[in-house]
Amino acid sequence: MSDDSGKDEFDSRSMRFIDWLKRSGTTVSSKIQLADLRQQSAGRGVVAREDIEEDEELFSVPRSSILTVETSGLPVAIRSDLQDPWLSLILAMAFEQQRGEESPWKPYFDVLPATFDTLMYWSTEELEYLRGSAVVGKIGKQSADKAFSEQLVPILSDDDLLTLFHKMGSTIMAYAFDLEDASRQSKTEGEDWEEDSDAGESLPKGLVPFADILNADADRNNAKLFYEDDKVVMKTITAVQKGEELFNDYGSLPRADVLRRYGYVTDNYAKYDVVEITLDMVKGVTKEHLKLAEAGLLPRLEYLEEQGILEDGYDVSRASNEDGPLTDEFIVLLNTLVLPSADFDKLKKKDKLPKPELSERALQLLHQILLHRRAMYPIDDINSTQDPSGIPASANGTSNEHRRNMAVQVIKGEEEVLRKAAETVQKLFEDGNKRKVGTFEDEVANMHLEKKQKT
Ligand SMILES: C[S@@+](CC[C@H](N)C(=O)[O-])C[C@H]1O[C@@H](n2cnc3c(N)ncnc32)[C@H](O)[C@@H]1O
Repeated sequence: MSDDSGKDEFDSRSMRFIDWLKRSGTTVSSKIQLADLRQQSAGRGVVAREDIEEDEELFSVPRSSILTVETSGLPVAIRSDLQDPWLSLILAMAFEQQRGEESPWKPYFDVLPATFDTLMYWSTEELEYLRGSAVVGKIGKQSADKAFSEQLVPILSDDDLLTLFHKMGSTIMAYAFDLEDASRQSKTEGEDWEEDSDAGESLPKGLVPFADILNADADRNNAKLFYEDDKVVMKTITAVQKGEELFNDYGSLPRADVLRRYGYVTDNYAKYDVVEITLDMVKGVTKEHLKLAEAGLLPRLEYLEEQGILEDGYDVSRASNEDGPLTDEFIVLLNTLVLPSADFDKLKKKDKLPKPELSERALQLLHQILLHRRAMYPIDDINSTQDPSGIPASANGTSNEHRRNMAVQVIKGEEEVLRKAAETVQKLFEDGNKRKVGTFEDEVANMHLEKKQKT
């Protein structure tokens, strides 16, 4: 996301925005100020001018200044046709943006980004840099295009609006808040509330001016938004020293999702990196490994479905994760798939599941799954500390170097997650004095070589 305006224009937009905020009833502590952080590639941010204590109010925004479907000027007849909170807010924003000077939010729109580095805006060539990562399947450009064309364009009857809808949709992704009411927030407090949670999906969304100027840092979160009846209040959750930046919490997101939603990547989200293994891949590798036909797997899959173990995909996370690299559900799935038939029948009769500790057979299957998953990344020299994408920079001059570097960080992170998981498997074999499995790196290299020879 970027704002390439000159320093004077950038500062004058910031000043007009602050004036507008204050005129509209926002109160701002004298201990903070808006800062130009473009040198750190972080756009605008908020910085402490003085030391601030924990639990101090930084600013409060009246609910009337929050841009929502209801506060916007979007005619009631139009908005009542749309149930989806995303689509409704996109339409409300597009409507206000089109009003130009007439919109009460004009000074706010002027500090919102004009361009994006979120994955929605990457060319097909740039997305190649992320080949192997499950994030490519989560961008949702086609489904967004379909929803915009079918549901929004007919309302405003103008095809050119598609670009504007994408811009608004991407702004929501990186800037909007799920708007809780005061009683709801106190109820969910301490329940590990995440913006992306299922409950959050159904909450109304809104743009909260100023609260969305705060950047995020996985290790230095020091501020949080609190919802009151008639206003929202940003407060410190730790003491902050003069000169330090104020950071909101964007959630425990893997770097692939930080890139998808926010268009940037930093190392301190590396701890949340994951690699998704689809159920389809588990089925495919199991059939190959156990020399089974689909019908042979079916009874077990049906049983696991009944037991609530079956998911579309399973995340492998960093081995350093408190819970280890694999979820209990994934371990139970693997243990069940490799059980000898008689043992599976016995277990099923007792309505039980295997323990979430990998059996030797499950370890062997897992090793194969990790190899297959690793082979999905286009990495020739997996020991290289350089660029793992295998794709030359600016292959045809249309790719963006900055985007490529971000993709490289994501792919290297995911490759590391897989390697660490494979090392854990190896260690479990050794601890149990079991037969050693091959070295992961060598096997992946062989797999790539075989693939190359075939093509
Ligand atoms: C909610 S906005 C924060 C305000 C934003 N900096 C601006 O100038 O409008 C989220 C966007 O800020 C940027 N951002 C947030 N945290 C960042 C960080 N730690 N480093 C770099 N950019 C960051 C990303 O572009 C992200 O999409």
